[in-house]
Amino acid sequence: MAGITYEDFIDLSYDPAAADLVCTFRIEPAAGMTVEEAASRVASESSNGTWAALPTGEGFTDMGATAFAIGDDESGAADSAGTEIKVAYPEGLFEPGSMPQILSCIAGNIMGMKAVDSIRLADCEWPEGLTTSFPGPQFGSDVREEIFGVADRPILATVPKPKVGLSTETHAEVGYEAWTGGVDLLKDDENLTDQAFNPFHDRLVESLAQRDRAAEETGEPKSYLINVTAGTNEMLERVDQVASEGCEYVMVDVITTGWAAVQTVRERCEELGLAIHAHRAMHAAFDRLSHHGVSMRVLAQIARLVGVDQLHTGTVGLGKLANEDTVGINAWLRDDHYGLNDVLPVASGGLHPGLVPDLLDATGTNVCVQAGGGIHGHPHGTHEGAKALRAAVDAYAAGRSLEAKAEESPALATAIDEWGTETPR
Ligand SMILES: O=C(O)[C@@](O)(COP(=O)(O)O)[C@H](O)[C@H](O)COP(=O)(O)O
Ligand SMILES: [Mg+2]
Repeated sequence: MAGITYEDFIDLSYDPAAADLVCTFRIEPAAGMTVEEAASRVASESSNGTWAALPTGEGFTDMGATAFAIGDDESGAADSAGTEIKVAYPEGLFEPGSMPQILSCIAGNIMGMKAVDSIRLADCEWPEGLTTSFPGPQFGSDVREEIFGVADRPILATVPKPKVGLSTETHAEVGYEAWTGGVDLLKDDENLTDQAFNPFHDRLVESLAQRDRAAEETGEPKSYLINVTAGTNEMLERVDQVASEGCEYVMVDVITTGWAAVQTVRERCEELGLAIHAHRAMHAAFDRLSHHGVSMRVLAQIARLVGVDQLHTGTVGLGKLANEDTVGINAWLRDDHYGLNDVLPVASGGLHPGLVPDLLDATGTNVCVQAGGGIHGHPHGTHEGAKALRAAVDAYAAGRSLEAKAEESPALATAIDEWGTETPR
C-alpha cells in the first residue's frame, strides 16, 4: 500500500499551479537538519502530513503541499535570517472564505516544530480562487472622497490622550476641539471600549453630537472611529448601535479579536454600509522578530482579504514604534489583486506636524495620518494642535514648505518650536 512520508513534500522541480497558494518562509533548520529536510517538514506539517509514514489508499485525496524552492542561506544578513523557502499549497486544502482555517495550515503547528529553530511566514502569493472567496474592503481608500469629499490630501485622525480615563463628556469635547481645528476623524484608543469611566453608548451619542456641531461650524464632513472591540456577539450589538446613531465607521482591534470575529463584523458592516478601521494592537507579537512569526506584510494581506477599509501600517520609521516595510506593505494594499478594493494605509504612532513632509514624501497623500500626542501635547492645547497638523498637511498638498506655512500659522510655528522635525523617543 502506498504511503506518504516527509520526503513526499519536497520537489524542487515542481512548478506551482495557478490555483496554488504560494507561501514564502524564512527558516533556520535545527542542528543536524538540512534545509531540504526542514523544508519538507514545513510543507508536510502545514498541509496533511505528520512525522510517521502514513499508509494511504481508497478514500484519500492528497492535499499535500510541496516545498519547491530553496533560496540562499542569509543567516547574519541585516534584516533577515535563515533560508528562504517557498511552499505551494493545493487549493483543495483550504476552506474558501475561512481565514482561521487557512492560518491553521500556513501559520499553525509549524511555528512550534523542533525541526526548525525559527520560522517566519514572510509573504503569500494569493491565487484568484482563494482571494475572491473573500469580500475584500467595502470602500477602501474611497472613504476619503465618499465620506469626507477629500481627494488631494491625507485624512487626519486623532486619538484623545491620555489613552483612557477621560470622562465621556471630556472625550467628546476633545473631539469637538480637534474637529473644529481641522481634523477629520476622532478615534478611540485601542484599549478604550466600554469601561465605567466612559461607557460605549454614551460615548457614541455624545461624541456624535459634538461631531454634528463641528461639521456644522466648519462646513466639513467629520466622523468617528469608535472602538467596538468585544466578544463577537457584543461587537455586533455595538456595530448596530453605531449604524443606528448615524456614524460611518467602526474600529476593531483585528489581531486581538481574531480574524473570525473580523469576518463576522465585515458581513454586518456590509449590510449597514459601515467602513472598518483596523487597529493592529498585538501585531508586534507576531512580526517584531525578523526571523520568526508572521510578517506584517502577511497580516496586511489577510486584513485586505477579510475586508477592512483602513489599516495601521506604520510611519516609515519616523514615529515612536518599530515598523516593517511600510512602503512595501502600502503598495501591496494598493496594487490590484483580482479586483479587490484597496485599503487606506494609516500612519500613526509618535507623529507630529514636523514629521509630515518626510512622511508624505514616503507614503504619498492617499493615506490617513493619526496624531494623538502630536495634537493633544501641543503647548496651546488640542484645538491649536489640530490646526497645526492640518496646516502642515495643507502646506504639503499645496507644495509649500512647513517654514513658509508657519509664517501664517502660529499653531504650526508653535508645534515646530516644540518638536522640530524630530522622531520622539
Ligand atoms: O496608542 C498609541 O500609541 C497610538 O494611539 C498612537 O498615539 P500617538 O499618536 O500619541 O503616538 C496608536 O495606537 C499607535 O499608533 C498604534 O501603532 P501602529 O500605528 O504602529 O499600529
Ligand atoms: Mg493607541
